[in-house]
Amino acid sequence: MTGVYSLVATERNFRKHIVMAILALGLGTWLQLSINEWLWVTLAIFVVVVAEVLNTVVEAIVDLLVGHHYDAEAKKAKDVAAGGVLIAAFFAVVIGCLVFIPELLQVF
Ligand SMILES: Nc1ncnc2c1ncn2[C@@H]1O[C@H](COP(=O)(O)OP(=O)(O)OP(=O)(O)O)[C@@H](O)[C@H]1O
Repeated sequence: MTGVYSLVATERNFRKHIVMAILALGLGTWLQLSINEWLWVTLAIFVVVVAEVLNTVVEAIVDLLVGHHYDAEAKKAKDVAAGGVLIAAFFAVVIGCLVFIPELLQVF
């Protein structure tokens, strides 16, 4: 639980993703998504959360190892971890569009 608190307290991007997840859950509830649609939406949320967790772990370990010294391998590790979050976020956007756009078109 301390780790989750640390993520929320220190990672601004993680907080942004949590807000997006809460909005998606609220919209999904309002649109009364099917169980299949909920599976995809919750998968997308968890993929982003896991990517954020891994990114934070990599940042912490790299900082522990090299501190504030410039290091090409440290840069690579942090950039790849951040790239993982970007890929996960892209996956979530694709799922969000595929699930929510058809549902919203039926409402409006
Ligand atoms: N020790 C280092 N050596 C070389 N480049 C580094 C080092 N530390 C960070 N960087 C580069 O600076 C960028 C930003 O690093 P930083 O540790 O501030 O993470 P961040 O991406 O700002 O994470 P967050 O905003 O989630 O805290 C990294 O993506 C990396 O390219």
